[in-house]
Amino acid sequence: MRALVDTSGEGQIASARGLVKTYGKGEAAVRALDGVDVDFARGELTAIMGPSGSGKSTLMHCMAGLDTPTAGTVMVDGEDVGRMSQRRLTRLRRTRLGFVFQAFNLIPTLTAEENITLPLDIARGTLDRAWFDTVVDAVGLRDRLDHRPTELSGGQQQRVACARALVSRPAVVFADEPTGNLDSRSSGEVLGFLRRSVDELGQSVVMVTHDPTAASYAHRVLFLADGRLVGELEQPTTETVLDALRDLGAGREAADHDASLARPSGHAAPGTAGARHAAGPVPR
Ligand SMILES: Nc1ncnc2c1ncn2[C@@H]1O[C@H](COP(=O)(O)OP(=O)(O)OP(=O)(O)O)[C@@H](O)[C@H]1O
Repeated sequence: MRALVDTSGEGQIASARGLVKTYGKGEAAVRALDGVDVDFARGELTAIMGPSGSGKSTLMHCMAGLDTPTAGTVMVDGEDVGRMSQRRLTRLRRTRLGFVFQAFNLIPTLTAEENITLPLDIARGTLDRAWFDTVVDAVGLRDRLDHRPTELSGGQQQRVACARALVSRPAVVFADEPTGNLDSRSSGEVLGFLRRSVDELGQSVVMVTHDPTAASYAHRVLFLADGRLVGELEQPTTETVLDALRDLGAGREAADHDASLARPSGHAAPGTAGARHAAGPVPR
């Protein structure tokens, strides 16, 4: 099994070492990330999967400077995110990162074109017209540029959001459940574009998803459980992702079963460490 961490220090666009994120204090504290070491490869689409509450969004938010880690380091495009002032962090997010969220977050009064160029307008950046045209053609929105969001389908709106994320030619695009609000056809269009943005336009994308079919568009899938990385899959298919998730579930159930045998009856199993058993069996 390939190591989850690229110790050569080359080839990654973003990485974390010893990443810990604890929410709350005392008895109410939740350790959302429990010591994550991870590299996201340059020029790849990486999917992050795992059960609800496993820390996927927290990992993405810490990587993107949207949340502050409790401990550990985060590097993005050669910069130490943890050492940045808020001002530099805001600039990094505006100029070097792209974001796609489940809710399309388009401005209703602006046209598709104005929505796409908005981040550059805010950052007072210069629009690279040739790159804009490349991105617009890649998302297939050429004949929709004058339309406002209400005149576009959900899939078209999310493709506008993808183009907006890419218009500044960011170092990395972070996509959090980008197809969570879409039907399967629109999902396929958005995912196809995200993959093409990597294969044909040389971008790097990190995507959180619950959907094994969405994950199958990735070059690599990372699996989180209980705030830890527990496995990965290269060149995933829907079937191998489902198998890996089943292994994670099986590991969890087996551990819960073992734990419940060891406990006096009537005590609920915590349902935690079991998923770590999946680190070995996750097929690659
Ligand atoms: N702002 C917060 N305050 C307190 N706890 C939080 C906060 N954000 C996340 N958590 C907790 O941290 C853990 C990880 O949450 P996170 O949202 O990262 O999981 P996830 O894998 O993205 O879940 P889902 O698939 O349901 O979106 C959960 O137990 C969650 O309840």
